[in-house]
Amino acid sequence: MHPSIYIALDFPNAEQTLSFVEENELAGSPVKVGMQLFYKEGPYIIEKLKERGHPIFLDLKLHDIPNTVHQAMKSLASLEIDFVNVHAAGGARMIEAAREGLESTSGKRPKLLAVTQLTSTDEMMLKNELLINETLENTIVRYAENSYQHGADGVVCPVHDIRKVKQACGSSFITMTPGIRFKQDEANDQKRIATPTEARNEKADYIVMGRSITNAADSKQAYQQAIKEWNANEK
Ligand SMILES: O=C(O)c1cc(=O)[nH]c(=O)n1[C@@H]1O[C@H](COP(=O)(O)O)[C@@H](O)[C@H]1O
Repeated sequence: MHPSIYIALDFPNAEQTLSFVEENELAGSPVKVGMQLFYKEGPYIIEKLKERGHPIFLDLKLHDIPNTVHQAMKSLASLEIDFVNVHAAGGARMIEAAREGLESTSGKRPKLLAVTQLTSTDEMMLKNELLINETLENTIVRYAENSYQHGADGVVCPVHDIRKVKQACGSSFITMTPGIRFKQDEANDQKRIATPTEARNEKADYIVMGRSITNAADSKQAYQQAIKEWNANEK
């Protein structure tokens, strides 16, 4: 296992998820639980994964009015997991409310990450659909600064933006980077992808890898490959 590599368990139910982690002997490895799995199984899947020693990033990307996010984060904090996230686009007050909700727990406080711009967003989409007339890079850095100033522990961002985010918010501000693919893999719906080696070179704190591991012919071997690439670039 590797503490910096979060495997995205984007499976339809608990049964398939738990078979996957067991068949590939992944007990104790960090995992990400997203909307697909959590909406189906709820806290049950979190308990089952915790029993197996997995650090957990619960990726529900909250984005709502501050009060709703505050109350939702109180509920999520009681799960005693490692990371949760919001969309940075929800703004300063919402991020503060998320942090306050998480702090209400008497147990371990999950770290708060803010999603800057999705790795499936490119410059064209930013301009033509989101109507943001800034570059993707400037938008991501500004969203990161706003998140940093209002209580986030870090951001979810593409590998390409890590350096600028760290320059703006400091090296201890966490960067969790999805959109990770091995060199030969398809991008699928992702627009801004990078290999584990590139993520490590750019000084990502954590990477999220889903389909390049879960859809691989040999998932165990694919996970080992990710670890190998990461360790080859030991800082
Ligand atoms: O917050 C996330 O985890 C996330 C943010 C983002 O910008 N892009 C992104 O792909 N993700 C998540 O990371 C995972 C990437 O999965 P793969 O593309 O299969 O590696 C998915 O579960 C996404 O929901």
